[in-house]
Amino acid sequence: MTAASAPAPSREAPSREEWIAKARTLSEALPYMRRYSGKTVVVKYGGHAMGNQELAKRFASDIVLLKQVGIYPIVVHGGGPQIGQMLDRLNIKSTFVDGLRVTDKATMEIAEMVLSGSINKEIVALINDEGGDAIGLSGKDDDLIEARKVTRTKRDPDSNIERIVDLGFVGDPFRINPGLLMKLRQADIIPVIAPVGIGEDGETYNINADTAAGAIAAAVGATRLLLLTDVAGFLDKDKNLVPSLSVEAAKAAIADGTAFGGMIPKLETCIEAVEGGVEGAVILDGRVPHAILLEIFTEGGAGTLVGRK
Ligand SMILES: Nc1ncnc2c1ncn2[C@@H]1O[C@H](COP(=O)(O)OP(=O)(O)O)[C@@H](O)[C@H]1O
Ligand SMILES: CC(=O)N[C@@H](CCC(=O)OP(=O)(O)O)C(=O)O
Repeated sequence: MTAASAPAPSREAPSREEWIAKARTLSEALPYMRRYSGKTVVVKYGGHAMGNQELAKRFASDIVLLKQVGIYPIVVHGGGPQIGQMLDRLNIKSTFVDGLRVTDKATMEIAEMVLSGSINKEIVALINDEGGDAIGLSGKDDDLIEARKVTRTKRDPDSNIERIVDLGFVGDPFRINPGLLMKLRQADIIPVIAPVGIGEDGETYNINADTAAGAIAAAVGATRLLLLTDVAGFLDKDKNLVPSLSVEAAKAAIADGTAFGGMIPKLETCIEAVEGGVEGAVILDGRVPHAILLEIFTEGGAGTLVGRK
């Protein structure tokens, strides 16, 4: 671990108004610190949210801050755009069905290399640089994420016949074995997990990172699931941010097409997490500096909260 040194105190005094605003923010955070102390928060860090170095550093320092105030963070990361860039370089075409990448053998190899390799280690290094103790894992380590092949059906608009779409090595988590995560928690280590699963047949499966994060959040009894992305949250038909959404409204948004593409697995994940016992699942704007702190430690939050009601 590289311990982050505390910034040298600035001798330039802020104005009285700035002091008051800072003090108010800190005192407002206190009840939230108490409320979340000892609780687990699963944070999904999306590939789109990773683009900017400054934001990535802030993300890592927010994760370390959560840990320092007694919250247990678990990071699950994506890397869709980064997998896409590597596939482009290798001239391998990629298609998506309902936000899921159709994954043949070659695509699986690249996806695993990018997710469990470069991206995973980059995030671990960022957190360690900010003074945390992070360790990188793939869902295959200690059989953390056991997965089964996903199939989807699609109605052909011409014939109106429903057809099975084979997505290849796309998996859905069917069992999470959280034993290792519990040991890491006791050792004060922050897990950073790549969304790759292991099948009963020993095959490797590519899992949508939102789906993996939701399954882990439910399995460890997380209080909050935060999905960091590159939009303000869930937007309605008029492109207005929806601050909170019931499970029923989230289901309706998928059914009527208000949610499409990558938003479908996000909402499905929020629904499953909440139905699986997670108190609240939030789709958060990762482009906002310190979005995680705003969500956890302030009244309003910073995205769309999917809750039971
Ligand atoms: N109703 C909606 N509100 C907001 N975004 C939506 C909606 N429906 C579809 N989307 C799309 O979902 C995308 C977020 O999913 P995705 O690209 O998979 O993000 P990430 O890589 O962060 O997981 C948005 O960029 C947007 O294009
Ligand atoms: C099956 C499937 O679609 N897997 C995703 C895994 C990465 C991911 O989900 O990354 P983001 O969160 O950045 O989109 C993929 O191959 O892109």
